[in-house]
Amino acid sequence: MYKALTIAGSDSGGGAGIQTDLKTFAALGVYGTSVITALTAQNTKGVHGIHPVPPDFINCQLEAVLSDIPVHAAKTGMLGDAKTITAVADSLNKHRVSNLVVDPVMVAQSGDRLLQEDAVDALRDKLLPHALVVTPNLPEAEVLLGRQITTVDAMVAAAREIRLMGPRHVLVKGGHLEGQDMVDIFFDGRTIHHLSEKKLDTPHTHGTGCTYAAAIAACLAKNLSPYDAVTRAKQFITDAISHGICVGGGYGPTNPMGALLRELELSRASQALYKALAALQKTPACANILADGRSNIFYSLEGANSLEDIASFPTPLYRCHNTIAQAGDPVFAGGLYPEEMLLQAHQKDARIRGMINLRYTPEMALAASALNYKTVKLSGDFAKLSEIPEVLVIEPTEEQEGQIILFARTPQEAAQKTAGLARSFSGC
Ligand SMILES: Nc1ncnc2c1ncn2[C@@H]1O[C@H](COP(=O)(O)OP(=O)(O)OP(=O)(O)O)[C@@H](O)[C@H]1O
Ligand SMILES: Cc1ncc(COP(=O)(O)O)c(N)n1
Repeated sequence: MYKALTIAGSDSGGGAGIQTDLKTFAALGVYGTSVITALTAQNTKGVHGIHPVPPDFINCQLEAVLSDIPVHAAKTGMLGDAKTITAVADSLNKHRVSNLVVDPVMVAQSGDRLLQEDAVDALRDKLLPHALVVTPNLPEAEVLLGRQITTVDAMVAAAREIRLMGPRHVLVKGGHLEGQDMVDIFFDGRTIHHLSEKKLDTPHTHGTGCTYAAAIAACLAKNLSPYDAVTRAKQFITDAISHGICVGGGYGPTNPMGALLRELELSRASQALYKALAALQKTPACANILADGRSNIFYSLEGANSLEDIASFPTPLYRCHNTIAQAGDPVFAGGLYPEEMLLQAHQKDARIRGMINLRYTPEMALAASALNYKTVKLSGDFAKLSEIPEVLVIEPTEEQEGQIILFARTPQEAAQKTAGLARSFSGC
């Protein structure tokens, strides 16, 4: 297994530093080891206190890890002071850790200092020359160069100059620049690359710099080239910000696990929906009770709180050679009526996670009652129903077509009920 090391501070709020680094390594499939340089008493609003770890004990941690677990890459984050920087640089040198990402953390997003002012020289002179990639944000690049950087052109010039300080590659991050495009500049000594993504409208960006640098280190550990590592990491940080977590009263953290968990949820949803489809296909009569161009199978994630948590096939089911077919793999928030009803049903009764909507005929409504399915005829607002029935009958009006909706604990159970209804309705 690929292994990486983070040398950084602990963020008690869980959003930056060691905590996000280890989550990022795990999300990218890399085994994470850690050397803690400082404990911070921190939350989403700011840093309440810093308890530095003595350099001797930082060395002790470095020796313990590196003498036993050879790592494929390492990253540094908050180092705090010049003595720590020297201890870390000496140890990385001794153990010949070559895939090193240096995130020159100086000030937290909240404005609290994380590196003593007189430690900047040590950072520049002792650590930057060992870096394969250094990742300053704009204020850090300004401190390193002693001048303001306010444009993309100035970021390009900064990347060239910072490279003269010794790192083999420089990534100047532009998250602090005004504008709708989030542009970073990557310089490999020959070519300037622009990495650009659209700005996401979210306040939950605590720990972005740490997550980004940890993702670069994880990708280097997996043998990607520095350019491929930063481009993959840029995609990773954008995803992690898009899944940012709303915790605390300040800036919530990025979510390194967000995209991965979403993929897992979609794959579980797909399995559940395909199982339900297979159950419908076993009973050919089910094709007779579909609502033309409107029937679908729906699946709700546990604890769903928006349509983004409701999956379905991307287009309605259709009859094909006497069976039922679908045209594409499941998606979340497919925009298909009546997905909102499953969301409301699940919010009212957490056991309900599957739904199928069918054609309305008065005979079908009668057949459902005859089968002893708990059936309710909708009159008024669905949201006002005190209990979710097994079968909801929506009679046609001048404005809308009628529909019969089956609710169940799983899509497969809804499909089995559909099959029961189809058999009884067709007299089989
Ligand atoms: N709102 C956003 N939408 C999309 N990408 C963003 C957003 N904010 C920051 N980023 C991206 O996140 C990465 C890190 O950003 P930034 O330049 O803010 O680093 P940083 O200051 O070290 O981070 P932080 O101090 O918040 O941990 C960059 O690639 C930046 O473009
Ligand atoms: C332990 C630690 N390390 C790094 C940061 C920087 O992250 P941010 O700039 O998002 O506050 C932090 N706040 N705390």
